[in-house]
Amino acid sequence: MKLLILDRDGVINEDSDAYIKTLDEWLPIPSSIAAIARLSKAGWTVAVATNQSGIARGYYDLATLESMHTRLRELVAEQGGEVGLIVHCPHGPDDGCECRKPKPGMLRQIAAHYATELAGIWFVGDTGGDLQAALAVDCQPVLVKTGKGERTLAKPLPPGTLVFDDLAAVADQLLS
Ligand SMILES: O=P(O)(O)OC[C@@H](O)[C@H]1O[C@@H](OP(=O)(O)O)[C@@H](O)[C@@H](O)[C@@H]1O
Ligand SMILES: [Mg+2]
Ligand SMILES: [Zn+2]
Repeated sequence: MKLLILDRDGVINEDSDAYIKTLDEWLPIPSSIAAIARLSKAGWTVAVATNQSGIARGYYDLATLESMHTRLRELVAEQGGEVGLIVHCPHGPDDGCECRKPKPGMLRQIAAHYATELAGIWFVGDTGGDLQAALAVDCQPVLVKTGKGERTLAKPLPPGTLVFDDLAAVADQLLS
């Protein structure tokens, strides 16, 4: 199956060092919304794997997080596309969970949901943790320069990482 897995903050929507704590702070990157719609209309399944330690930190609750994902689904649907499974890690860095990136638990959860293998599947993120999670399960690490991507690019990248300006450029490549 044509499966693409995305990080959320910094790839689909703007990120903030102060976390994305409210629906109003969730600012979609317009070209990313369009890219998801283009891909899904072309037969791609677009899933999302996102760390949301803000929940563990008490910055926002699950209902607020879900309101952001409802908005994401609405915006993509307005362009005729759809978003697949969205999985999040609600835990904090010290919780020792298996789902917080750079651990690959969320990627494995997505693969199990779609009964597919992960090898070679593109995982698009903006941080080193995203790239490490991809490598842990033989996904193709893909870095975009949006969000924290420029900061990530300033440090050595894992060998084989693909780099694109943004998710729109990733979609252009996959749809070419
Ligand atoms: O990029 P994704 O995985 O979708 O989500 C990242 C967010 O959960 C937040 O992750 C935090 O990292 P810590 O969780 O505090 O290490 C910080 O980087 C925040 O700036 C960022 O908004
Ligand atoms: Mg991110
Ligand atoms: Zn977790």
